[in-house]
Amino acid sequence: MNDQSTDLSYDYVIVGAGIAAAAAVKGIRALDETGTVAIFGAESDAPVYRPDLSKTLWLEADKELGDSRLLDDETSVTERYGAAVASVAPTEHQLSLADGTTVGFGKLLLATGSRPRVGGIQPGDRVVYYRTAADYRRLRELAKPGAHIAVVGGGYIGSEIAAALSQNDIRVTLVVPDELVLQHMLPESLARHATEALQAHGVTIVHGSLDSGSASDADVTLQLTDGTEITADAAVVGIGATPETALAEAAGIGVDNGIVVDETLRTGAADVYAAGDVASYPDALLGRRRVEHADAAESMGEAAGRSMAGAVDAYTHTPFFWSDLYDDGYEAIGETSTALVTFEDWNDDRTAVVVYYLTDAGKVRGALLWNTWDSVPKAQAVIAETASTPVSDPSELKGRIPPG
Ligand SMILES: NC(=O)c1ccc[n+]([C@@H]2O[C@H](COP(=O)([O-])OP(=O)(O)OC[C@H]3O[C@@H](n4cnc5c(N)ncnc54)[C@H](O)[C@@H]3O)[C@@H](O)[C@H]2O)c1
Repeated sequence: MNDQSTDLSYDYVIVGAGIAAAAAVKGIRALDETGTVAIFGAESDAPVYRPDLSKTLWLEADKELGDSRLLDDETSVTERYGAAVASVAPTEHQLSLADGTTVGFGKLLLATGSRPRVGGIQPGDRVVYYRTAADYRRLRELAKPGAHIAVVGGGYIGSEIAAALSQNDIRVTLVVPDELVLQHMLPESLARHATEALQAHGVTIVHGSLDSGSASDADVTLQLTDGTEITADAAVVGIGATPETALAEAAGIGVDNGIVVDETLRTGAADVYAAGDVASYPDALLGRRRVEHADAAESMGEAAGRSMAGAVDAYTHTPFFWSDLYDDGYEAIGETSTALVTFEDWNDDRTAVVVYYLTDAGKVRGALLWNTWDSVPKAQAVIAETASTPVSDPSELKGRIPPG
């Protein structure tokens, strides 16, 4: 604990107010019921379950933003939102807020997440780089029935928001740089299916890359690199994210595509931990990585909280995420990139498929379960098994995870 004179002091301080932060509270409280805990978040909202912002909040009429809050009042935590941390001094065990307040800590968690990559057009009243609860509220105001909204990016945000808006009486134009949506994540047959599902729900797909754009009080105009111009009432942009590492870098904490942590989620600085989108951690099967999905934030946040409260367990959770697109849903385990070899194992009536992602050496690094439920542990097992006993031909994987 710091012995300097600070304005405030807590046993545990969490910087950032996302899913990892809320989960860390759970991890701390599992082992330490009485230690003082404070969260400082730059956003003005308490942690919310972000997947709801692009999915259920648009699809379930009776669901409200408040239902997505993650911390309940029982956790005895000091919560300060709209309170950005300006600097961290690890050796002194203290940090400073943007308003000059100094805060001492015993253990510190950097759960600063990632921020949307900005490109081509500046965020503004009608241009939403979609990530936070505030972005959800903003888009709700813009998404009046009959409005025309341009969505830029064919990744997770682009596909999910285009689907959500198209189910809320919004005319959607989706700008996708590739031939298909989710082209780098799904094998061609599924990426084509996802693209056609969006089109079948009225989404107009325009192939191109955002180059520049401008917004007025009334509308937004986007210019694509091939000269195409799109005018809409508003734009939502999802062109990737960047880890929020500036605080750690300025504090001299090791950063290499994320804040570098060991298997117990400790950084190189004593008593400082990192978790969630911002953390680069060693995965025993897949190698060092950074994962930008809610499940990783949740599981890593909780593990970091436990570590901070004295546990010495290694973090061994295989990465996982899920998404929905109209009547279809998928779960992904491990590494799911079409840069790997893919092998599709369809069920007989072609309603469900398991896609394996493997190396040339026959090791499965990931599996995608498309309309295939309750099989996540089996997929984790195949990844672990083939790490030591590779398959000599991908077809040997047929039936390893029974679809349907
Ligand atoms: N289901 C989920 O787990 C889920 C859902 C939503 C968001 N997220 C996370 O949120 C973060 C942000 O999502 P995202 O969709 O922005 O990132 P992403 O990386 O999933 O997709 C970015 C997309 O933008 C495209 N793109 C890049 N530059 C472009 C340009 N100039 N013009 C048009 N398209 C361009 C890319 O080709 C890619 O298709 C990611 O970390 C993602 O993993 C996850």
